[in-house]
Amino acid sequence: MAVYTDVSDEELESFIASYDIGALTSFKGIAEGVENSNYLVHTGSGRYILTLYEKRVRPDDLPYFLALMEHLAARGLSCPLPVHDREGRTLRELAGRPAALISFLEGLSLRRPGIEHCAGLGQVLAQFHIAGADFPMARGNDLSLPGWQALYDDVKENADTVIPGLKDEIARELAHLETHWATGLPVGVIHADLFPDNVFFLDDKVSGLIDFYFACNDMLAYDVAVCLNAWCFEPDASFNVTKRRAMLQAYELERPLTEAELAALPLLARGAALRFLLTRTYDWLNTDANALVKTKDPAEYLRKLRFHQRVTSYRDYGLGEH
Ligand SMILES: Nc1ncnc2c1ncn2[C@@H]1O[C@H](COP(=O)(O)OP(=O)(O)OP(=O)(O)O)[C@@H](O)[C@H]1O
Ligand SMILES: N[C@@H](CCO)C(=O)O
Repeated sequence: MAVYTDVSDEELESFIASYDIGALTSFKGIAEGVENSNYLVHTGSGRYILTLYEKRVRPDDLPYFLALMEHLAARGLSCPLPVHDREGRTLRELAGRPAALISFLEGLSLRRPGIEHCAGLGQVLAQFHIAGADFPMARGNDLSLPGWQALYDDVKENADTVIPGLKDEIARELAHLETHWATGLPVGVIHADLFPDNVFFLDDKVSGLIDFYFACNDMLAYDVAVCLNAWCFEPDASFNVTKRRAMLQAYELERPLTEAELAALPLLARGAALRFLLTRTYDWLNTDANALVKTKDPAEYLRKLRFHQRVTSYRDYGLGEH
């Protein structure tokens, strides 16, 4: 359960009183998520999500994330809206942490998305990329190559205690990506963490996206690669070409990928796999045993990385024939 910071009844009551949303009636910690502390809050006017931003979020980045949600919602994308307090602020402080109250989104995330859900995801990912095109703020991707190197430096000493041989395997992959990483592809605002737990569905249709706290400006196709990894592998680690096809066909109905983007996908998917292998390894080694959080399995992303290492051309996973 991702609640790292406890909030007392009194603290929350006086926090909520500074908004025009009625009085606090109840609240409880939310079990899902690994990054931030989240509470479901009920007031006289309905349900809200209260987020207290934890370790991996830099406070300076919060105005970008909150303004992005407002920007996307204004362009018709279904995502939470930050609530303004009586002084017009969306970013506040609570229990010593930066905090924001955002609107509650209807829908449920899916544990085992099917083919039609991958299509829904592909469409909404492209809509996100299009809606972000005129977002005026910028934020670099601090979890791209230099960030991976820094994470590796943090974990290398103990990486082999997580998975034997992991230290050298990551070092070899980093060296490969340093030499071959893609450049010159179309860039824009990317979500960068659009896993199934961050996409809500109602009646098998996407009802909204959440968790914009890794959003940044980077290659749009890198976001596609993150989703290939997160949506198109089966629990037995096999790659599902039908899901891949459904996802990319739906994406391309909104925003066609260039030849260069398609050709770069296997490499971008390696990078995306390494990114989550590294953060999961870091969390495995650094999460306080008392924290109420379910740490995610690094080995899942090592298997995905190895899969992409074996791909010699994007045609190997059925790309270029949709
Ligand atoms: N706007 C919202 N409306 C409804 N539920 C929400 C909303 N935002 C968050 N939640 C609930 O809180 C959970 C955790 O939210 P979120 O994914 O943002 O947390 P996180 O700690 O940043 O997680 P992650 O591990 O995905 O980075 C979600 O799975 C969902 O159940
Ligand atoms: N989506 C991430 C967790 C949040 O960064 C993962 O599955 O590792």
